[in-house]
Formats: sequence, structure tokens, C-alpha cells
Amino acid sequence: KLVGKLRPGVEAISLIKGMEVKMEGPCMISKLITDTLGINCCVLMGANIANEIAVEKFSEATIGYREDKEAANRWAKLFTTPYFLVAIVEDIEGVELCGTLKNVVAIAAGLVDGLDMGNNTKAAIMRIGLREMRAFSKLLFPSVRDNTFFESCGVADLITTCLGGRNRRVAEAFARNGGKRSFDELEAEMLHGQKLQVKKKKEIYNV
Ligand SMILES: NC(=O)c1ccc[n+]([C@@H]2O[C@H](COP(=O)([O-])OP(=O)(O)OC[C@H]3O[C@@H](n4cnc5c(N)ncnc54)[C@H](O)[C@@H]3O)[C@@H](O)[C@H]2O)c1
Ligand SMILES: O=P(O)(O)OC[C@H](O)CO
Repeated sequence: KLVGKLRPGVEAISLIKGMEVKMEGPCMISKLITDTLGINCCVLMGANIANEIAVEKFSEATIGYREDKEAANRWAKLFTTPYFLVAIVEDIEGVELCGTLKNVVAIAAGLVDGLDMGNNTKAAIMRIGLREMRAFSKLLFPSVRDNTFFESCGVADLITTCLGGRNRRVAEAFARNGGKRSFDELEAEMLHGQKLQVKKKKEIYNV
């Protein structure tokens, strides 16, 4: 809907944690925005559960950018508040993949909770999950940097989502119901209109 309606030089930043999966492979949302609208697009990801930010509890976040550091700094200045601390990282795919893939690990964390397997097992799931996130990211984009996984978008978002995210909550309910109630049913009942963060929509995945 925005094609042809933007002034030249407009900048974008995406907070969407997901990817489009095409026949030729996955395409990050920031690239989709850049390709569709012909504009530069940064990403902002991090341990940022919305209801906590809404009441101004302290959070960190990470802005991922490609080459244009000035644009990233402008976004960081715009987003930073005393309760929202933003760092910039020149690794747009790494930042965006962290935000996307941690939602898969959160489902495993929820299943562990629902099966009452304990905190040690949950920590193991998170550790192994983080390692798999890194391996998968590098497989897709060899330029992805190890240090990105230690920013807020990496380990911190993984932790907060595995503790307090919607995927964890619904996956726990799925396991507690012995798999007898579907994810679709639990999503509709528990999320009040929000959607699970691993969702197939025709050929598109909002992970
Ligand atoms: N809520 C949070 O705490 C939070 C925090 C940080 C980032 N985010 C990110 O912000 C985005 C929106 O979150 P939300 O809480 O508003 O979620 P939401 O579930 O309330 O809304 C997501 C909407 O996107 C739609 N959607 C899903 N796949 C789509 C696709 N391929 N094309 C078009 N629409 C699609 C869904 O139908 C739904 O209406 C997500 O990517 C999420 O990861 C959310
Ligand atoms: O929407 P949640 O509750 O899974 O958490 C979303 C964010 O990705 C947390 O940073």
C-alpha cells in the first residue's frame, strides 16, 4: 500500500520479529521492506515485552543496521529514554534472526514447563537453543557475528521470552493438556486476539 507514496530519503525501522519464506529461501522482513519500498531499513529487537515497556520498566534493545551508521544512530537517539537503552550493531541479519528464532526456543521452554521438567532442563533448552540460533543464523547468513548473540536482541530476549512470552505460555498449556487441545484453540482462548509467534500464513511464516 505504501509503494510509490513515500518521499525520497525516507528511512524505515522494523520491529517485526519474523521472516518470509519463499521458494528460493528465507527473506528477512527488513529486506522485504527495502526491496518493496526502495528505502533503507534498520531493525530494532531486544528483551522488550510490550506491557512492561508500557509501564516504563527498564529495558535494553538492539538496533541492527547495514552500513549506514548515521541512520542507526539517529534511530537510537529517537528511541532512547531513561527506561529504554538502545545499542547499535552493524549486523542487521544477526539482530533480526535473534528476534525471530528465539520464538521457536520459547515453545520448547513452554513444553518443558508444562511437563514439569524443572529449571535445570529449561536452562539446558535455552543454552542449546541459543547455540542452535547462532548455527542456523550463520548457515543462512555467514556474515552474522557471534557478539550479536550477547546483545539484548540475543541472550536477553531469549531469556525474557522463555520466561514471560506468549509462545512459552501457550506451549505450557499445550503440554499440560497432553496435546489434546490444539495450538489454534489455545491461541484463541489465551491470547485475546494476539497471535502465536510461529505462524504459517499461506507460504509466509511470522516466526
Ligand atoms: N507484544 C510484544 O511484547 C512485542 C515486543 C516486541 C516486538 N514485538 C513484535 O511486534 C510484532 C507485532 O506484535 P504484536 O504483539 O502486535 O502481535 P499481534 O499478535 O497482536 O499482531 C500480529 C498481527 O500480525 C498479523 N500477521 C501475522 N503474519 C502476518 C503476515 N505474514 N502478513 C501480514 N500480517 C501478519 C497477525 O494476523 C496479527 O494481526 C511481532 O512481530 C512481534 O514479534 C512484539
Ligand atoms: O510477544 P511475546 O510475549 O512472545 O514477546 C515478544 C518479544 O519478542 C519479547 O521481546
